[in-house]
Amino acid sequence: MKTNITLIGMPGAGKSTIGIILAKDLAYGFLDTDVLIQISQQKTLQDIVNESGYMVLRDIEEAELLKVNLKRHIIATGGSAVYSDAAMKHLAKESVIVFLDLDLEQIRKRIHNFDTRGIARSENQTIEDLFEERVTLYKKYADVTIDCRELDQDSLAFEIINKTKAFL
Ligand SMILES: Nc1ncnc2c1ncn2[C@@H]1O[C@H](COP(=O)(O)OP(=O)(O)O)[C@@H](O)[C@H]1O
Ligand SMILES: O=C(O)C1=C[C@@H](OP(=O)(O)O)[C@@H](O)[C@H](O)C1
Ligand SMILES: [Mg+2]
Repeated sequence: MKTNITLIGMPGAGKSTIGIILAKDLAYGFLDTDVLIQISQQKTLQDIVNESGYMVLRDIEEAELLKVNLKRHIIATGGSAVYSDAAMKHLAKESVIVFLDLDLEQIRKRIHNFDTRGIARSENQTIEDLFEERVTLYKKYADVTIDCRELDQDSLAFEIINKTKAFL
């Protein structure tokens, strides 16, 4: 049995927003690993990318994820968490991993700050490139995949609770 729910998916899929709703519904704690990184570095994600580059952000993210040791929490990861196999395996020990699957068109509508959101990508990587590169990784680590296209926030939280019940 697992004790946490970890949300993965593209930026804009709803990990942070739905995570807090789930935590309230289930009486779990909530961790947004982006916030954890910003607190530990005392910088925004974008500042880390600007000052040190996106690979350093990915390394910091991996190190923070490997330190996570929680029970009964919803964990909203950053979209780049899946680049670390070690981090994903660590989270999977105590978590049901849920992939919030959203199409590129809707992600584009939700994300207006693609260049300032601290996305861990090389300069010439477009959102399309990222989507293509990552979907395989999200599917690889997911225990449960949720098609988010038609779901408002509350319906999505309800769907996640239903589909993770068997794991918890
Ligand atoms: N199910 C949903 N339907 C419509 N908009 C949503 C939904 N979930 C999140 N959003 C909106 O999408 C944007 C990105 O959500 P966020 O939770 O920050 O995504 P992530 O943490 O996956 O990057 C926010 O403006 C949020 O309000
Ligand atoms: O997809 C990415 O490369 C990233 C997404 C961000 O989180 P969200 O997925 O919550 O936007 C954040 O973790 C980080 O700056 C890298
Ligand atoms: Mg987020």
